[in-house]
Amino acid sequence: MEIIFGRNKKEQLEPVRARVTGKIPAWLQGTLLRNGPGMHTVGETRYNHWFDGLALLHSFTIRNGEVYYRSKYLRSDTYTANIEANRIVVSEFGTMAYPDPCKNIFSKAFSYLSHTIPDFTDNCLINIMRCGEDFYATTETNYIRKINPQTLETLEKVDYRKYMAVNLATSHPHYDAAGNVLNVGTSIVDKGKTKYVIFKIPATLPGGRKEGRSPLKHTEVFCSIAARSLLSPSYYHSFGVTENYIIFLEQPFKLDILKMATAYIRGVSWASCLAFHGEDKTHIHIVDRRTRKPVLTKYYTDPMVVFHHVNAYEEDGCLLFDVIAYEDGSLYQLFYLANLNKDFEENSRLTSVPTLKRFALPLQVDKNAEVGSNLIKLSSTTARALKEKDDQVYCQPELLSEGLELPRINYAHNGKPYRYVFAAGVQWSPIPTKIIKYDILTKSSVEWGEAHSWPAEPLFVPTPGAKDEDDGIILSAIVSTDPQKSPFLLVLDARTFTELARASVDVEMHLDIHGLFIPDAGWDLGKQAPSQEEPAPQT
Ligand SMILES: CC1=C(/C=C/C(C)=C/C=C/C(C)=C/C=O)C(C)(C)CCC1
Ligand SMILES: [Fe+2]
Repeated sequence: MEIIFGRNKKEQLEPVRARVTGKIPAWLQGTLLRNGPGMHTVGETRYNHWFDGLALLHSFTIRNGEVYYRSKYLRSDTYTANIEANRIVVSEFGTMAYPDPCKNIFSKAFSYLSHTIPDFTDNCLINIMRCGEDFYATTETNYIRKINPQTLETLEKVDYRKYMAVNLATSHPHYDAAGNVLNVGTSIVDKGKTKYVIFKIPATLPGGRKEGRSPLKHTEVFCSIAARSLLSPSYYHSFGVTENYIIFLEQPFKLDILKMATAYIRGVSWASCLAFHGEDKTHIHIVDRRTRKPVLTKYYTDPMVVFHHVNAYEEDGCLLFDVIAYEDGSLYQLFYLANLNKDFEENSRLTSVPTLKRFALPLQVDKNAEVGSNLIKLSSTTARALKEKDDQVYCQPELLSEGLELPRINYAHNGKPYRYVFAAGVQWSPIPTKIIKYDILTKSSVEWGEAHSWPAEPLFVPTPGAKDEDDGIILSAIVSTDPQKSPFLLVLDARTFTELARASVDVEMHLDIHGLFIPDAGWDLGKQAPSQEEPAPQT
Protein backbone atom coordinates (compact mmCIF):
# COMPACT_ATOMS: atom_id res chain seq x y z
CA MET A 1 0.00 0.00 0.00
CA GLU A 2 2.85 2.32 0.96
CA ILE A 3 4.08 1.71 -2.56
CA ILE A 4 0.89 2.96 -4.15
CA PHE A 5 0.45 5.88 -1.79
CA GLY A 6 3.89 7.04 -0.85
CA ARG A 7 6.24 6.16 -3.72
CA ASN A 8 7.34 9.06 -5.90
CA LYS A 9 5.73 8.87 -9.34
CA LYS A 10 7.62 9.63 -12.56
CA GLU A 11 6.30 12.28 -14.91
CA GLN A 12 5.14 11.14 -18.35
CA LEU A 13 5.97 14.25 -20.31
CA GLU A 14 5.52 12.80 -23.81
CA PRO A 15 1.92 11.74 -24.46
CA VAL A 16 1.71 7.93 -24.58
CA ARG A 17 -0.94 6.18 -26.60
CA ALA A 18 -3.12 3.86 -24.53
CA ARG A 19 -4.25 0.33 -25.51
CA VAL A 20 -7.97 0.67 -26.01
CA THR A 21 -10.28 -2.30 -25.61
CA GLY A 22 -14.00 -1.90 -26.28
CA LYS A 23 -15.29 1.17 -28.09
CA ILE A 24 -15.15 4.76 -26.96
CA PRO A 25 -18.25 6.67 -28.19
CA ALA A 26 -17.38 8.75 -31.24
CA TRP A 27 -18.80 11.93 -29.64
CA LEU A 28 -16.44 11.70 -26.67
CA GLN A 29 -13.64 14.07 -27.71
CA GLY A 30 -11.74 16.08 -25.16
CA THR A 31 -9.41 15.93 -22.21
CA LEU A 32 -9.92 14.53 -18.74
CA LEU A 33 -7.63 16.65 -16.58
CA ARG A 34 -6.97 15.63 -12.98
CA ASN A 35 -4.84 16.55 -10.00
CA GLY A 36 -3.42 14.75 -6.96
CA PRO A 37 -0.27 14.16 -4.91
CA GLY A 38 2.56 12.36 -6.73
CA MET A 39 5.75 12.89 -4.70
CA HIS A 40 6.07 12.35 -0.96
CA THR A 41 9.85 12.12 -0.59
CA VAL A 42 12.33 14.89 -1.44
CA GLY A 43 15.99 13.93 -0.89
CA GLU A 44 16.12 12.42 2.58
CA THR A 45 12.96 14.09 3.79
CA ARG A 46 9.47 12.68 3.68
CA TYR A 47 6.01 14.17 4.09
CA ASN A 48 3.81 12.80 6.89
CA HIS A 49 0.46 13.01 5.16
CA TRP A 50 -0.90 11.94 1.77
CA PHE A 51 -2.44 15.44 1.24
CA ASP A 52 1.08 16.93 1.53
CA GLY A 53 2.45 15.35 -1.66
CA LEU A 54 3.62 17.53 -4.54
CA ALA A 55 0.88 18.13 -7.11
CA LEU A 56 1.10 15.85 -10.15
CA LEU A 57 -1.26 16.83 -12.99
CA HIS A 58 -2.31 14.14 -15.42
CA SER A 59 -4.55 14.02 -18.45
CA PHE A 60 -6.25 11.58 -20.78
CA THR A 61 -6.88 13.09 -24.19
CA ILE A 62 -9.62 11.27 -26.07
CA ARG A 63 -9.69 11.77 -29.82
CA ASN A 64 -11.36 9.59 -32.48
CA GLY A 65 -11.55 6.58 -30.20
CA GLU A 66 -7.88 6.82 -29.16
CA VAL A 67 -6.56 7.88 -25.76
CA TYR A 68 -3.28 9.65 -24.97
CA TYR A 69 -1.95 9.93 -21.44
CA ARG A 70 0.53 12.39 -19.99
CA SER A 71 1.54 13.75 -16.59
CA LYS A 72 3.64 16.60 -15.23
CA TYR A 73 4.47 17.93 -11.79
CA LEU A 74 3.05 21.34 -11.05
CA ARG A 75 6.07 23.67 -11.04
CA SER A 76 4.81 25.50 -7.96
CA ASP A 77 7.19 27.72 -6.00
CA THR A 78 6.96 24.99 -3.36
CA TYR A 79 8.08 22.32 -5.86
CA THR A 80 10.97 24.45 -7.10
CA ALA A 81 12.17 25.37 -3.60
CA ASN A 82 12.04 21.74 -2.46
CA ILE A 83 13.81 20.36 -5.53
CA GLU A 84 16.52 23.03 -5.36
CA ALA A 85 17.15 22.37 -1.66
CA ASN A 86 16.75 18.60 -2.20
CA ARG A 87 14.59 18.49 0.91
CA ILE A 88 11.15 19.64 2.05
CA VAL A 89 11.39 23.36 2.84
CA VAL A 90 7.73 24.42 2.60
CA SER A 91 5.12 23.38 5.17
CA GLU A 92 2.08 21.43 4.04
CA PHE A 93 -1.12 20.25 5.74
CA GLY A 94 0.54 17.46 7.78
CA THR A 95 4.22 18.46 7.67
CA MET A 96 5.85 21.53 9.19
CA ALA A 97 9.08 22.41 7.41
CA TYR A 98 11.98 24.63 8.40
CA PRO A 99 13.64 26.42 5.49
CA ASP A 100 16.85 27.05 7.38
CA PRO A 101 17.89 24.14 9.61
CA CYS A 102 20.60 26.23 11.30
CA LYS A 103 18.11 28.67 12.75
CA ASN A 104 18.16 28.76 16.50
CA ILE A 105 15.10 29.11 18.65
CA PHE A 106 15.43 32.93 18.74
CA SER A 107 15.41 33.41 15.03
CA LYS A 108 12.58 30.90 14.77
CA ALA A 109 10.68 32.99 17.30
CA PHE A 110 11.42 36.05 15.20
CA SER A 111 10.04 34.52 12.02
CA TYR A 112 6.97 33.43 13.96
CA LEU A 113 6.43 36.97 15.25
CA SER A 114 6.82 38.44 11.80
CA HIS A 115 4.29 36.03 10.28
CA THR A 116 1.36 35.54 12.60
CA ILE A 117 -0.53 34.04 9.69
CA PRO A 118 2.24 32.43 7.68
CA ASP A 119 2.73 32.39 3.94
CA PHE A 120 1.01 29.19 2.89
CA THR A 121 2.01 26.71 0.21
CA ASP A 122 1.17 27.01 -3.51
CA ASN A 123 1.36 23.21 -3.93
CA CYS A 124 -2.10 23.14 -5.57
CA LEU A 125 -2.83 19.40 -5.51
CA ILE A 126 -6.56 19.05 -4.99
CA ASN A 127 -8.58 20.13 -8.01
CA ILE A 128 -8.71 22.04 -11.31
CA MET A 129 -10.83 25.17 -11.63
CA ARG A 130 -12.07 26.66 -14.87
CA CYS A 131 -12.27 30.41 -15.03
CA GLY A 132 -13.49 31.56 -18.44
CA GLU A 133 -10.84 30.34 -20.87
CA ASP A 134 -8.30 29.73 -18.13
CA PHE A 135 -7.57 26.71 -15.97
CA TYR A 136 -6.06 26.72 -12.49
CA ALA A 137 -4.72 24.02 -10.18
CA THR A 138 -6.23 24.58 -6.73
CA THR A 139 -5.72 23.71 -3.08
CA GLU A 140 -7.21 25.33 0.03
CA THR A 141 -4.76 28.17 0.64
CA ASN A 142 -4.77 31.70 -0.81
CA TYR A 143 -2.81 30.51 -3.87
CA ILE A 144 -3.94 29.02 -7.17
CA ARG A 145 -1.69 28.22 -10.15
CA LYS A 146 -2.67 28.83 -13.73
CA ILE A 147 -1.88 25.86 -15.96
CA ASN A 148 -1.91 25.03 -19.65
CA PRO A 149 -4.53 22.24 -19.84
CA GLN A 150 -2.96 20.79 -22.98
CA THR A 151 0.76 20.73 -22.12
CA LEU A 152 0.22 20.69 -18.31
CA GLU A 153 2.75 23.51 -18.02
CA THR A 154 2.61 25.72 -14.94
CA LEU A 155 1.88 29.40 -15.53
CA GLU A 156 1.20 32.34 -13.18
CA LYS A 157 0.88 32.11 -9.44
CA VAL A 158 -2.26 33.91 -8.31
CA ASP A 159 -2.62 35.21 -4.77
CA TYR A 160 -6.31 35.65 -3.91
CA ARG A 161 -5.24 38.20 -1.27
CA LYS A 162 -4.45 40.65 -4.08
CA TYR A 163 -8.15 40.81 -4.87
CA MET A 164 -9.82 40.32 -1.48
CA ALA A 165 -8.97 39.46 2.12
CA VAL A 166 -9.01 35.64 2.17
CA ASN A 167 -6.37 33.34 3.67
CA LEU A 168 -8.08 30.11 2.67
CA ALA A 169 -10.50 29.18 -0.15
CA THR A 170 -12.17 25.94 -1.19
CA SER A 171 -10.97 23.86 -4.11
CA HIS A 172 -14.62 23.13 -4.99
CA PRO A 173 -15.99 26.25 -6.72
CA HIS A 174 -19.40 26.30 -8.38
CA TYR A 175 -20.14 27.63 -11.87
CA ASP A 176 -23.25 29.40 -13.12
CA ALA A 177 -24.71 29.17 -16.62
CA ALA A 178 -22.39 31.89 -17.90
CA GLY A 179 -19.34 30.12 -16.42
CA ASN A 180 -18.86 32.64 -13.60
CA VAL A 181 -17.10 31.11 -10.62
CA LEU A 182 -18.61 31.20 -7.14
CA ASN A 183 -16.41 30.18 -4.21
CA VAL A 184 -16.02 30.59 -0.44
CA GLY A 185 -12.91 31.57 1.50
CA THR A 186 -12.01 32.43 5.07
CA SER A 187 -10.67 35.80 6.07
CA ILE A 188 -8.80 35.36 9.35
CA VAL A 189 -8.68 38.22 11.88
CA ASP A 190 -8.78 40.93 9.23
CA LYS A 191 -9.58 44.34 10.72
CA GLY A 192 -10.53 42.54 13.92
CA LYS A 193 -12.98 40.15 12.24
CA THR A 194 -12.99 36.56 11.00
CA LYS A 195 -15.41 35.99 8.13
CA TYR A 196 -16.45 33.45 5.52
CA VAL A 197 -16.28 35.33 2.24
CA ILE A 198 -18.40 34.24 -0.72
CA PHE A 199 -16.79 35.59 -3.87
CA LYS A 200 -17.45 35.63 -7.57
CA ILE A 201 -14.95 35.59 -10.43
CA PRO A 202 -16.47 36.61 -13.79
CA ALA A 203 -15.93 34.23 -16.72
CA THR A 204 -15.58 37.05 -19.23
CA LEU A 205 -14.43 40.63 -19.10
CA PRO A 206 -16.36 43.64 -20.26
CA GLY A 207 -14.91 44.54 -23.66
CA GLY A 208 -13.60 41.01 -24.22
CA ARG A 209 -10.25 39.45 -23.41
CA LYS A 210 -7.02 41.19 -24.07
CA GLU A 211 -3.52 40.05 -23.33
CA GLY A 212 -2.64 40.57 -19.67
CA ARG A 213 -6.20 41.16 -18.51
CA SER A 214 -7.40 38.54 -16.09
CA PRO A 215 -10.98 37.98 -14.90
CA LEU A 216 -9.49 37.56 -11.43
CA LYS A 217 -8.91 41.32 -11.30
CA HIS A 218 -12.68 41.61 -11.41
CA THR A 219 -13.28 39.26 -8.48
CA GLU A 220 -16.01 40.64 -6.25
CA VAL A 221 -17.12 39.82 -2.74
CA PHE A 222 -20.66 38.52 -3.08
CA CYS A 223 -21.52 38.28 0.62
CA SER A 224 -19.68 37.77 3.91
CA ILE A 225 -20.80 35.72 6.90
CA ALA A 226 -19.27 36.60 10.27
CA ALA A 227 -17.62 33.57 11.90
CA ARG A 228 -19.12 32.69 15.27
CA SER A 229 -15.66 32.85 16.77
CA LEU A 230 -12.79 35.19 15.92
CA LEU A 231 -10.09 32.63 16.69
CA SER A 232 -11.75 29.35 15.73
CA PRO A 233 -13.40 29.53 12.30
CA SER A 234 -14.82 26.31 10.87
CA TYR A 235 -12.91 24.25 8.37
CA TYR A 236 -14.90 23.38 5.24
CA HIS A 237 -14.05 21.76 1.94
CA SER A 238 -17.06 22.64 -0.24
CA PHE A 239 -20.45 24.37 -0.20
CA GLY A 240 -23.81 24.08 -1.96
CA VAL A 241 -25.88 26.22 -4.34
CA THR A 242 -29.45 26.24 -5.64
CA GLU A 243 -30.88 28.65 -8.21
CA ASN A 244 -31.57 31.28 -5.54
CA TYR A 245 -29.51 30.29 -2.49
CA ILE A 246 -26.02 29.43 -1.30
CA ILE A 247 -25.62 26.87 1.52
CA PHE A 248 -22.67 27.19 3.85
CA LEU A 249 -22.13 24.84 6.82
CA GLU A 250 -20.36 26.29 9.84
CA GLN A 251 -19.45 22.93 11.27
CA PRO A 252 -17.83 22.01 14.58
CA PHE A 253 -14.60 21.00 12.83
CA LYS A 254 -12.52 24.07 13.55
CA LEU A 255 -9.17 25.66 12.94
CA ASP A 256 -7.54 27.01 16.08
CA ILE A 257 -5.89 30.24 14.92
CA LEU A 258 -3.78 30.69 18.06
CA LYS A 259 -2.46 27.16 17.64
CA MET A 260 -1.74 27.94 13.97
CA ALA A 261 0.12 31.11 14.90
CA THR A 262 2.39 29.12 17.21
CA ALA A 263 2.60 25.90 15.17
CA TYR A 264 5.90 26.82 13.50
CA ILE A 265 7.69 27.54 16.76
CA ARG A 266 6.14 24.49 18.43
CA GLY A 267 7.20 22.26 15.54
CA VAL A 268 3.73 20.90 14.82
CA SER A 269 1.73 20.79 11.57
CA TRP A 270 -1.36 22.74 10.47
CA ALA A 271 -3.31 19.48 10.75
CA SER A 272 -2.73 19.48 14.51
CA CYS A 273 -4.57 22.84 14.70
CA LEU A 274 -7.80 21.27 13.41
CA ALA A 275 -10.20 19.75 15.91
CA PHE A 276 -13.69 18.32 16.04
CA HIS A 277 -15.91 19.73 18.81
CA GLY A 278 -18.57 17.09 19.38
CA GLU A 279 -20.34 19.29 21.93
CA ASP A 280 -21.13 22.01 19.34
CA LYS A 281 -23.87 22.32 16.76
CA THR A 282 -23.55 22.55 12.99
CA HIS A 283 -24.89 25.95 11.93
CA ILE A 284 -26.48 26.08 8.48
CA HIS A 285 -26.12 29.46 6.75
CA ILE A 286 -28.28 30.28 3.76
CA VAL A 287 -27.51 33.28 1.53
CA ASP A 288 -30.12 34.64 -0.87
CA ARG A 289 -28.39 35.04 -4.26
CA ARG A 290 -30.85 37.76 -5.29
CA THR A 291 -30.31 40.07 -2.32
CA ARG A 292 -26.78 38.82 -1.53
CA LYS A 293 -27.79 38.71 2.13
CA PRO A 294 -27.93 35.85 4.63
CA VAL A 295 -31.40 34.54 5.50
CA LEU A 296 -32.11 35.51 9.13
CA THR A 297 -33.61 32.19 10.33
CA LYS A 298 -31.12 30.31 12.52
CA TYR A 299 -31.02 26.79 11.12
CA TYR A 300 -28.87 24.20 12.84
CA THR A 301 -28.32 20.46 13.10
CA ASP A 302 -26.35 17.98 15.18
CA PRO A 303 -22.55 18.02 15.10
CA MET A 304 -21.20 16.51 11.91
CA VAL A 305 -18.30 16.86 9.51
CA VAL A 306 -18.94 17.37 5.82
CA PHE A 307 -16.25 17.49 3.18
CA HIS A 308 -18.40 17.12 0.07
CA HIS A 309 -21.72 18.71 -0.74
CA VAL A 310 -23.47 16.66 -3.42
CA ASN A 311 -26.25 18.93 -4.70
CA ALA A 312 -29.07 21.19 -3.54
CA TYR A 313 -32.36 22.48 -4.92
CA GLU A 314 -35.60 24.23 -4.04
CA GLU A 315 -38.98 22.48 -3.81
CA ASP A 316 -42.31 23.92 -2.62
CA GLY A 317 -40.87 26.66 -0.43
CA CYS A 318 -38.15 24.38 0.96
CA LEU A 319 -34.46 24.17 0.34
CA LEU A 320 -33.13 20.63 0.05
CA PHE A 321 -29.45 19.84 0.22
CA ASP A 322 -27.50 16.60 0.13
CA VAL A 323 -24.10 16.07 1.72
CA ILE A 324 -21.72 13.25 2.60
CA ALA A 325 -21.56 13.50 6.39
CA TYR A 326 -19.33 11.97 9.05
CA GLU A 327 -19.86 11.82 12.79
CA ASP A 328 -16.38 13.12 13.56
CA GLY A 329 -13.26 14.56 11.97
CA SER A 330 -11.30 11.31 11.84
CA LEU A 331 -11.20 10.98 8.03
CA TYR A 332 -8.09 13.14 7.57
CA GLN A 333 -6.29 11.11 10.30
CA LEU A 334 -6.44 8.03 8.10
CA PHE A 335 -4.35 9.64 5.39
CA TYR A 336 -1.12 9.82 7.42
CA LEU A 337 1.37 7.85 5.36
CA ALA A 338 2.43 5.93 8.47
CA ASN A 339 -1.09 4.44 8.52
CA LEU A 340 -1.14 3.67 4.80
CA ASN A 341 1.38 0.85 5.06
CA LYS A 342 0.95 -2.88 4.56
CA ASP A 343 -1.18 -3.14 7.71
CA PHE A 344 -3.45 -0.43 6.41
CA GLU A 345 -6.51 -2.66 6.48
CA GLU A 346 -6.25 -2.63 10.28
CA ASN A 347 -4.80 0.85 10.71
CA SER A 348 -7.19 2.65 8.41
CA ARG A 349 -10.62 1.93 9.74
CA LEU A 350 -13.09 4.72 9.50
CA THR A 351 -14.64 5.36 12.88
CA SER A 352 -17.68 6.79 11.14
CA VAL A 353 -18.97 5.73 7.74
CA PRO A 354 -19.55 8.42 5.09
CA THR A 355 -23.33 8.83 4.88
CA LEU A 356 -25.37 10.54 2.20
CA LYS A 357 -27.84 12.74 4.07
CA ARG A 358 -30.64 14.96 2.82
CA PHE A 359 -31.54 18.11 4.74
CA ALA A 360 -34.74 20.09 4.17
CA LEU A 361 -35.05 23.70 5.32
CA PRO A 362 -38.27 25.72 5.29
CA LEU A 363 -37.56 29.01 3.49
CA GLN A 364 -40.41 30.78 5.31
CA VAL A 365 -41.03 29.99 8.94
CA ASP A 366 -44.67 30.30 9.93
CA LYS A 367 -44.76 32.64 12.94
CA ASN A 368 -47.85 30.87 14.24
CA ALA A 369 -46.45 27.35 13.97
CA GLU A 370 -46.13 25.64 17.32
CA VAL A 371 -42.73 25.21 18.91
CA GLY A 372 -41.72 21.59 18.28
CA SER A 373 -43.77 21.21 15.09
CA ASN A 374 -42.25 19.86 11.88
CA LEU A 375 -42.16 22.59 9.23
CA ILE A 376 -41.44 20.20 6.33
CA LYS A 377 -44.55 18.95 4.56
CA LEU A 378 -42.86 17.44 1.49
CA SER A 379 -43.80 13.92 0.48
CA SER A 380 -40.41 13.45 -1.25
CA THR A 381 -38.36 13.32 1.97
CA THR A 382 -38.50 12.23 5.59
CA ALA A 383 -36.11 15.04 6.57
CA ARG A 384 -37.61 17.22 9.31
CA ALA A 385 -37.17 20.79 10.49
CA LEU A 386 -38.49 21.45 13.97
CA LYS A 387 -39.52 24.92 14.97
CA GLU A 388 -37.85 26.19 18.13
CA LYS A 389 -37.91 29.45 20.07
CA ASP A 390 -36.20 32.64 18.83
CA ASP A 391 -36.28 31.99 15.07
CA GLN A 392 -34.33 28.76 15.52
CA VAL A 393 -34.99 25.69 13.38
CA TYR A 394 -33.51 22.30 14.25
CA CYS A 395 -32.96 20.17 11.13
CA GLN A 396 -33.01 16.37 11.17
CA PRO A 397 -31.77 14.82 7.95
CA GLU A 398 -33.01 11.83 6.01
CA LEU A 399 -30.37 9.10 5.72
CA LEU A 400 -30.17 8.12 2.09
CA SER A 401 -27.18 5.81 1.71
CA GLU A 402 -23.89 4.77 3.29
CA GLY A 403 -20.39 4.21 1.96
CA LEU A 404 -20.20 6.91 -0.72
CA GLU A 405 -17.49 9.52 -1.18
CA LEU A 406 -16.10 11.75 -3.98
CA PRO A 407 -19.65 12.43 -5.24
CA ARG A 408 -20.31 13.84 -8.70
CA ILE A 409 -23.54 14.64 -10.50
CA ASN A 410 -24.64 15.60 -13.98
CA TYR A 411 -23.67 19.28 -13.52
CA ALA A 412 -26.54 20.42 -15.76
CA HIS A 413 -28.66 19.51 -12.70
CA ASN A 414 -26.55 21.44 -10.22
CA GLY A 415 -28.86 23.54 -8.05
CA LYS A 416 -31.88 21.83 -9.60
CA PRO A 417 -33.93 18.71 -8.85
CA TYR A 418 -31.85 15.63 -9.65
CA ARG A 419 -31.94 11.90 -9.25
CA TYR A 420 -28.47 10.37 -9.56
CA VAL A 421 -25.29 10.53 -7.51
CA PHE A 422 -22.14 9.04 -9.02
CA ALA A 423 -19.56 8.31 -6.34
CA ALA A 424 -16.71 6.15 -5.20
CA GLY A 425 -17.71 3.28 -2.95
CA VAL A 426 -15.92 3.16 0.41
CA GLN A 427 -16.90 1.15 3.44
CA TRP A 428 -14.65 0.89 6.46
CA SER A 429 -11.51 2.02 4.72
CA PRO A 430 -11.09 5.44 3.09
CA ILE A 431 -9.91 3.78 -0.13
CA PRO A 432 -12.52 3.44 -2.88
CA THR A 433 -12.96 -0.06 -4.23
CA LYS A 434 -16.04 0.50 -6.39
CA ILE A 435 -17.87 3.09 -8.44
CA ILE A 436 -21.50 3.58 -7.51
CA LYS A 437 -24.55 5.08 -9.22
CA TYR A 438 -27.07 5.85 -6.51
CA ASP A 439 -30.67 6.53 -7.52
CA ILE A 440 -32.27 8.89 -4.99
CA LEU A 441 -35.77 8.19 -6.29
CA THR A 442 -35.71 4.41 -5.98
CA LYS A 443 -33.02 4.36 -3.25
CA SER A 444 -31.19 1.68 -5.19
CA SER A 445 -27.72 1.54 -6.64
CA VAL A 446 -25.65 -0.11 -9.34
CA GLU A 447 -21.92 -0.67 -9.03
CA TRP A 448 -18.77 -1.27 -11.00
CA GLY A 449 -15.82 -2.97 -9.37
CA GLU A 450 -12.92 -5.27 -10.24
CA ALA A 451 -10.40 -7.20 -8.13
CA HIS A 452 -7.33 -5.20 -7.01
CA SER A 453 -8.75 -2.02 -8.57
CA TRP A 454 -8.92 1.32 -6.86
CA PRO A 455 -11.07 3.78 -8.77
CA ALA A 456 -10.69 7.55 -8.75
CA GLU A 457 -13.61 9.97 -8.44
CA PRO A 458 -16.11 9.11 -11.23
CA LEU A 459 -16.85 12.00 -13.57
CA PHE A 460 -20.06 12.27 -15.60
CA VAL A 461 -19.92 13.57 -19.19
CA PRO A 462 -23.31 14.08 -20.90
CA THR A 463 -24.03 12.78 -24.40
CA PRO A 464 -24.41 15.84 -26.69
CA GLY A 465 -28.09 16.83 -26.80
CA ALA A 466 -28.95 14.46 -23.93
CA LYS A 467 -32.39 14.78 -22.35
CA ASP A 468 -32.16 12.19 -19.59
CA GLU A 469 -30.08 13.00 -16.54
CA ASP A 470 -28.04 9.79 -16.86
CA ASP A 471 -27.60 9.91 -20.64
CA GLY A 472 -23.83 10.06 -20.82
CA ILE A 473 -20.69 8.27 -19.75
CA ILE A 474 -18.63 7.93 -16.59
CA LEU A 475 -14.87 8.42 -16.70
CA SER A 476 -12.62 7.16 -13.92
CA ALA A 477 -8.87 6.45 -13.74
CA ILE A 478 -8.30 3.04 -12.21
CA VAL A 479 -5.11 2.15 -10.36
CA SER A 480 -4.30 -1.47 -9.57
CA THR A 481 -2.72 -2.99 -6.48
CA ASP A 482 -1.60 -5.89 -8.68
CA PRO A 483 1.78 -4.93 -10.19
CA GLN A 484 0.98 -7.13 -13.23
CA LYS A 485 -2.02 -5.01 -14.15
CA SER A 486 -1.65 -1.63 -15.87
CA PRO A 487 -3.69 1.37 -14.76
CA PHE A 488 -6.45 2.40 -17.11
CA LEU A 489 -9.09 4.94 -17.97
CA LEU A 490 -12.49 3.32 -17.56
CA VAL A 491 -15.42 4.42 -19.73
CA LEU A 492 -18.82 3.30 -18.42
CA ASP A 493 -22.29 3.82 -19.84
CA ALA A 494 -23.78 6.04 -17.11
CA ARG A 495 -27.25 4.58 -17.65
CA THR A 496 -26.46 0.89 -17.26
CA PHE A 497 -23.00 1.04 -15.67
CA THR A 498 -21.70 -1.41 -18.25
CA GLU A 499 -18.16 -1.00 -19.46
CA LEU A 500 -17.90 0.60 -22.90
CA ALA A 501 -14.14 0.74 -23.07
CA ARG A 502 -10.90 0.85 -21.13
CA ALA A 503 -7.64 2.49 -22.13
CA SER A 504 -4.60 0.98 -20.41
CA VAL A 505 -1.23 2.69 -20.08
CA ASP A 506 2.04 1.14 -18.95
CA VAL A 507 2.97 3.88 -16.52
CA GLU A 508 3.01 4.06 -12.75
CA MET A 509 -0.08 6.17 -12.24
CA HIS A 510 -0.78 8.04 -8.99
CA LEU A 511 -4.05 8.06 -7.09
CA ASP A 512 -5.59 11.42 -7.81
CA ILE A 513 -8.20 13.53 -6.01
CA HIS A 514 -10.37 15.69 -8.30
CA GLY A 515 -10.51 17.03 -11.85
CA LEU A 516 -12.67 18.00 -14.80
CA PHE A 517 -13.41 17.12 -18.40
CA ILE A 518 -12.75 19.68 -21.14
CA PRO A 519 -14.73 18.87 -24.28
CA ASP A 520 -12.81 19.55 -27.52
CA ALA A 521 -15.51 21.48 -29.29
CA GLY A 522 -15.45 24.44 -26.92
CA TRP A 523 -17.40 24.33 -23.71
CA ASP A 524 -21.06 25.05 -24.14
CA LEU A 525 -21.40 26.74 -20.77
CA GLY A 526 -25.17 27.04 -21.08
CA LYS A 527 -25.40 23.25 -21.00
CA GLN A 528 -22.99 22.78 -18.11
CA ALA A 529 -24.74 24.78 -15.42
CA PRO A 530 -28.39 25.50 -14.85
CA SER A 531 -28.73 28.90 -13.26
CA GLN A 532 -28.70 32.24 -15.02
CA GLU A 533 -26.35 35.15 -14.56
CA GLU A 534 -26.96 36.70 -11.14
CA PRO A 535 -29.10 39.82 -11.13
CA ALA A 536 -27.55 43.02 -9.81
CA PRO A 537 -27.62 43.22 -6.03
CA GLN A 538 -30.56 45.01 -4.50
CA THR A 539 -29.21 47.46 -2.03
C1 LIG B 1 -1.86 23.67 3.60
C2 LIG B 1 -2.96 24.16 4.51
C3 LIG B 1 -4.22 23.54 4.57
C4 LIG B 1 -4.40 22.42 3.63
C5 LIG B 1 -5.40 21.55 3.50
C6 LIG B 1 -5.49 20.51 2.52
C7 LIG B 1 -4.38 20.28 1.57
C8 LIG B 1 -6.62 19.75 2.50
C9 LIG B 1 -6.93 18.70 1.61
C10 LIG B 1 -8.13 18.10 1.63
C11 LIG B 1 -8.58 17.05 0.78
C12 LIG B 1 -7.73 16.53 -0.29
C13 LIG B 1 -9.84 16.55 0.99
C14 LIG B 1 -10.50 15.55 0.22
O1 LIG B 1 -11.68 15.28 0.46
C15 LIG B 1 -5.31 24.05 5.52
C16 LIG B 1 -5.71 23.01 6.55
C17 LIG B 1 -6.52 24.47 4.72
C18 LIG B 1 -4.90 25.30 6.30
C19 LIG B 1 -3.52 25.57 6.49
C20 LIG B 1 -2.63 25.35 5.34
FE1 LIG C 1 -12.91 17.36 -2.44
